[in-house]
Amino acid sequence: MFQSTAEDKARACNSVDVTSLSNPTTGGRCTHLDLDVELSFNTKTISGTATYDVEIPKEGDNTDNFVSFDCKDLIINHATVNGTVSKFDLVTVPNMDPQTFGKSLRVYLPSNAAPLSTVKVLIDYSTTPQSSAIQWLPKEQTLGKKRPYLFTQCQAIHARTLLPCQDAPAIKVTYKASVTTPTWATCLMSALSVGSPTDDENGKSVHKWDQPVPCSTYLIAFCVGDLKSVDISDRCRVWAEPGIVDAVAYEFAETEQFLKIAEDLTLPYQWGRYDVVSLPPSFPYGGMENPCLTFVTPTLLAGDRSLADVVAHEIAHSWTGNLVTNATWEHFWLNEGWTTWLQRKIMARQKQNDKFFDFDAIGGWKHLTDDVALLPPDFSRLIPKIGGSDPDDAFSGVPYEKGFNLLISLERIVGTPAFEDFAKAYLKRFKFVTVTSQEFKTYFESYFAGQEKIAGFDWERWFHQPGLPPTPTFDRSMAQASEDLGNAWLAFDVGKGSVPSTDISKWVTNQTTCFLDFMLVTLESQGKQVKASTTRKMDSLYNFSSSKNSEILHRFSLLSIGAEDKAILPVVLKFITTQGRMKFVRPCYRALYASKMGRKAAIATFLEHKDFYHAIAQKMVASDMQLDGEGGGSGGGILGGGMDKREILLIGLLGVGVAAAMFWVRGKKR
Ligand SMILES: CC/C=C\C/C=C\C[C@@H](O)/C=C/C=C/C=C\[C@@H](O)CCCC(=O)O
Ligand SMILES: [Zn+2]
Repeated sequence: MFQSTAEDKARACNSVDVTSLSNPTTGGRCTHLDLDVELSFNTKTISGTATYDVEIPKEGDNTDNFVSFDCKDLIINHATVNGTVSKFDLVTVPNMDPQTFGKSLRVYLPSNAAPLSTVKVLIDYSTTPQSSAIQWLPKEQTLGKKRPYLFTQCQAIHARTLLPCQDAPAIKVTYKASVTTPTWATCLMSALSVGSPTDDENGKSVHKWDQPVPCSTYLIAFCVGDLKSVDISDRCRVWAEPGIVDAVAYEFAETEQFLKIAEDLTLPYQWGRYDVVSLPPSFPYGGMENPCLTFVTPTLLAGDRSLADVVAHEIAHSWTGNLVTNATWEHFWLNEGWTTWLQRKIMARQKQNDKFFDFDAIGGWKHLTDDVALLPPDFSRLIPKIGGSDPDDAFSGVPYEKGFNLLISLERIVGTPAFEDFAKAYLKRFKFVTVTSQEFKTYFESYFAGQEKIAGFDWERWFHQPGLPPTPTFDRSMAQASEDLGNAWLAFDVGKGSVPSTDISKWVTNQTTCFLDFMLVTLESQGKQVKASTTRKMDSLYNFSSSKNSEILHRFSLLSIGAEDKAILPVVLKFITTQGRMKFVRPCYRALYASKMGRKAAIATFLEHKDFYHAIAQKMVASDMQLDGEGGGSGGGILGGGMDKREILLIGLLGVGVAAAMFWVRGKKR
């Protein structure tokens, strides 16, 4: 039912993946996984067996006498092939830094493994507490404070720390899983639940899962904790810790409507269920499109459904990303650019307002300009040269927004109805397999063959040129009031006007974020900041510093840090220590670090709270503040900013002071 053709499989595996040590074309290619594991909160390990169906390449191609799996921070106990114990090696591969990519686990094949046959390779293994895919949260870091919790995040190349696997998006596997947990725990996976968990007399339960649609390994996910659910439609359910599950159900009540709109724009939904789990605050992303079970950050819980577009985004991935998948991480824009396009289509239909598409795209363009200014040129290409880097280091708004802009440029050339039909045809053609940028271009050109208007499209520039693409034009009517207010405040700041009187109390979130974005972009382009007296005045009128909306609080924090407004310091320090979403914590730490008032507090706060953050966020923030040597996260590097160990120690001590100040502020607010 979910099968791809032999040519498609071969085509997918032929894309050279510089981030994987697996050997699908010369040794064997995984097609199915049976996972049988037990997880222990005591030892912070997941252990058991991963058994793969492995297809041996055809005669002549099968030049390796082993199957290679990506493997990092795992302990390998033994391996069997077709039930017989097999020799295995863990090999460091030249030019593949084991700190980033791990090692190649080579399981040797018997000499009688026939070309094109399927063998069963079993690997008995255990994760280690270093496995970066898994965040083990102590009970204190949960809302209920009674039970520990764990969640995984495998994109881009962390699945190899959760299980030995061929960790390349082009290699898709179906999977079945049997997971043993303590009986108190609810276990969720990126798959369909099979039956009810069975309990034994030793305080353990076994949970069974089935994922019949072939998935890349970055989409394998677990979430285990004290969880409760609320059904919001026949195929949608939200999960969260009991204390917030009703709020989560309210926030994402539109999920079924988003799904129906998405199906109308694409193909029927292929994954059976669409559930959403709201994770603890250290989850480093807005959302993750794990099949059947989207993971989201609790920073979406604004109380008014205004940030639910992230759920529309993750729903869109059910087609663009999960069904049609980037062949390698260099073609990540095919996942994210298409998903951003589809998300904006869904939201415009949901709001019954086409102008909303352009309004949201204006915000996206701002995101793109911000990121392009920060990135090394190679990473601002639509098809970046990832080389020997961790894909996490290349992650930015570029694949999302440059990708989106490429697609709307094409849409404007061929017209919206034709482009929307093309989108459906593209999804139908590439579902269950993977696609490269070149294959996308070829498919587009053959779909619109003979139409002269597509002839001059500069694919080369879009794909490979660093920096910003041509500036797009969007309908700005929805943004007008926000930009007018931004201009009025900028004029007030330089003494050219009185305090603006616009009433924004009825504005929707996007109007407010557009207003703040407009101020931030304008100031950035002029190399200026507003005065602290201006941000104070704004706060006295709008109460932004106590906003429950993370997108508003984030932008106002950046504006106020730029203004060296000391009153924002405790607010920002609370914001970045109570949630770990990188979209918010990284810019806030960077802005504090660049400010006069906040540099030392930023370093001290990070050093004090670094264990709160997810491993990926720890690494990124440490590198943003050049702390990725001995004082910071897991990456290598130097102690930046010319600081010596005594200075770091002093800042560490300052951390105690910062903590005391925050404690005092929190106490006052209660
Ligand atoms: C060009 C970069 C190449 C590959 C990168 C692939 C994956 C990057 C890795 O860091 C994982 C990203 C996961 C993203 C998940 C969700 C995002 O949509 C969240 C966006 C930011 C947010 O809303 O918090
Ligand atoms: Zn996405």
